[in-house]
Amino acid sequence: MTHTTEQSGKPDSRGSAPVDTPTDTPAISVAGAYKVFGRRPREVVKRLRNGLSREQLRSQGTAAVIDASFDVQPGEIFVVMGLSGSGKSTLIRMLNGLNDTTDGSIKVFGTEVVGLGTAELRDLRRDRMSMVFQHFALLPHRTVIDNVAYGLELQGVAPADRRERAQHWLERVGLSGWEERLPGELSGGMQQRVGIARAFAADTDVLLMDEAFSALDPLIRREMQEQLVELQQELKKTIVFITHDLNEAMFLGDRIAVMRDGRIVQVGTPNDILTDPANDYVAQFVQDVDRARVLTAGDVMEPPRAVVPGSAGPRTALRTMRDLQTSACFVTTGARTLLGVVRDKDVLRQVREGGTDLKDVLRPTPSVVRPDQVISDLFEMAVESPLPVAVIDDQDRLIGVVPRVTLLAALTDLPAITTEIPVIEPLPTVTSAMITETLATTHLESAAEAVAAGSEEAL
Ligand SMILES: Nc1ncnc2c1ncn2[C@@H]1O[C@H](COP(=O)(O)OP(=O)(O)OP(=O)(O)O)[C@@H](O)[C@H]1O
Repeated sequence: MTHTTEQSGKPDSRGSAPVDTPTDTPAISVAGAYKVFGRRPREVVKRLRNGLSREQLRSQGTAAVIDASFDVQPGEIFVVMGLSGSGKSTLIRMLNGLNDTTDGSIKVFGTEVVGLGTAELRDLRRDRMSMVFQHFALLPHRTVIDNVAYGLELQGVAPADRRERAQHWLERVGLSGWEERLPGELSGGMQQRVGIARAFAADTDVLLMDEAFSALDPLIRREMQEQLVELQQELKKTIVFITHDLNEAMFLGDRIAVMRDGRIVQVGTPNDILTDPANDYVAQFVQDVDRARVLTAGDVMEPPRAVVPGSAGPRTALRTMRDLQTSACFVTTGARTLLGVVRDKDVLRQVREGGTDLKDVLRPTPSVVRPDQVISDLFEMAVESPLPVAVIDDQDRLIGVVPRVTLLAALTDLPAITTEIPVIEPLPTVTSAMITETLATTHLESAAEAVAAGSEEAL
């Protein structure tokens, strides 16, 4: 498991374009970056490198960002998370030059940002990186639509065109009809939508969002998070999002960097951070996370055990259920495509009546999900169905099951997720003695079944 700056290779749970194509130039590449506020910042960096701590150097300056290294891939939502004062804002402002970098390198699509002059930085912010601020940073005397069009105006877009584009974005964020109002006439949530519309209208490759939703009340905040994910999927922007809210980080982030006292202590997917924290600090940090909204069926699924191929016949199905002590099993094609389930009672009856085609007693699979479904969506299904939830891939192949016990274990503390959990199958509704007797007293339906049945029954 990675605690590093590398991509983890986890499939993007929201189904957007894969972000881990290592051959691509990263959208942002940060290497050994430091930011020290104070009179002799370079001296402080030198001493930090020599092993002195941030605290020991406090009188000489504040080391806000210490030796940060990470890459952000194009199309990725990269979240920087940490407590107040951990250096998040300083770091994001270094990316677009609002804070200069004391030492190290910051590249945006391969171009070094450290050392750029004021005019070049202005161009970078205008053309490549928009920023959404916590407190909106709208121009109070300009109308809403002029605020949204502001970035385009700076880019030299013609008035009619920028108005049209601004209008489009106001519609997207649900603010049609508010174009001619002043920001002060809008609620906080609406002002933040204006800020987001402005950032998207500027159509830059990268969006920097510094606690962009923190001033919003919880319901609107949730709505904005969902809208951001939706927009990102559609537009494939690269987004660096700062938050101190764990659930927000877990919901939004393809990957998350956790900062503590100026240092990045772990970079990983939400699942990495949750299930394999790099140290006690991260573990404590994530203990309150709503796991059900982070972990997916693919994260917690077990190999399916009660499975028979449809061609195998009822006797094999019955024997499988008897041996696994379960009342039902999944039926698949030879290529593992899920066909449905069979129940012990039905198959027992079929065998007694001399039936040979398992498909005659096939029932639809009660609960089927894709691996990227978050487990909060699985609880209702798990309660309604005695069978484990079936997990199928995009070719409808059965790739795993999520039994109820696994779901519950996934919600509890960290070790439960990574240790072996017994798969509890739905309890049989007929006894194994009945099955054994039925198998012994009925005829084998085919030579293939006879071989499969083994010597005990074949003789
Ligand atoms: N302009 C500045 N001059 C001096 N010190 C600063 C400056 N800006 C930030 N700092 C210090 O740098 C450290 C990191 O601050 P920063 O604002 O980056 O943290 P943060 O994680 O974004 O916190 P918050 O969530 O409270 O904004 C803090 O100790 C802060 O006091």
